[in-house]
Amino acid sequence: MEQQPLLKVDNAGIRFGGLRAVADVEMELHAGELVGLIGPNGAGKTTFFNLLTGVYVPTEGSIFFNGEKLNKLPPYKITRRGVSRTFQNIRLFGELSVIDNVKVAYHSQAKHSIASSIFRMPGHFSGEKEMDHKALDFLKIFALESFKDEKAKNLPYGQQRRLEIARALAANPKLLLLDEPAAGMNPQETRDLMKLISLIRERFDLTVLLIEHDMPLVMGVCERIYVLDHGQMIAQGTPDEIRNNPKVIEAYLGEEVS
Ligand SMILES: Nc1ncnc2c1ncn2[C@@H]1O[C@H](COP(=O)(O)OP(=O)(O)OP(=O)(O)O)[C@@H](O)[C@H]1O
Repeated sequence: MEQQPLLKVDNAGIRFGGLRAVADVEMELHAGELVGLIGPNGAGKTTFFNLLTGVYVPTEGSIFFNGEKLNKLPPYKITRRGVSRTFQNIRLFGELSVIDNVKVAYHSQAKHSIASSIFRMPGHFSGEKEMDHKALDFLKIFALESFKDEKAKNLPYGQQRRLEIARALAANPKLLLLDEPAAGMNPQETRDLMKLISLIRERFDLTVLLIEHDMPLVMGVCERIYVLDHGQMIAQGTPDEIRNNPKVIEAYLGEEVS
């Protein structure tokens, strides 16, 4: 019997007034997959992530995660179920230190209670120490440990992007949604990041869905690819299938699909 998909999107969509920004979308992701989501500008990719994470409630269809319907859950509950994301425009707490940016992600899961935090009881300190250790571990994976006390806003751009992923990982997701994680990075930083994404997928047993504009990059790293165009999923398949799909080539007319 085939395993239940981790994520199942069933005919989902959303209207903004007269605009059907995303319509009739079907998607199935299985545990452990690394999947790309591509499409021309304005195709609806970020809106689709917003549907998956509860920022928007679908006006059509259903989204199931681990068999549970997510449609009307607020974002924080969806995060607790195991869906974490990064944003196209970096959203760090700029004034907080690098390590605190990671710690906020798993504060809700920490063992110590709010009361023990407020009154600084012994439980608080061991909890806090444990959090520091865990946060440092995440920073090490992303080669950010030496910046742990810097304000996040002072990090160079590429490192801020990595910190966003570290923070998303610290929330202990099963599904990690990355919205253009390599945007603004140079080619070397981008290659390193892609290696890192493959590595964390293995190490944390993750399923990853990745929005990316750089076509060779998506083709190189993802096992399967979905293509959105004008809010509709026009194709899905292996990189080779996508590369040779006439609908995809047409959608990208004028852009290079290599
Ligand atoms: N809150 C909203 N209200 C009205 N229209 C919206 C809203 N959010 C998104 N849209 C529209 O939905 C469409 C899809 O936008 P979206 O940002 O999801 O595209 P995208 O594929 O992520 O584009 P890009 O690659 O440029 O980031 C656009 O036409 C956008 O203007």
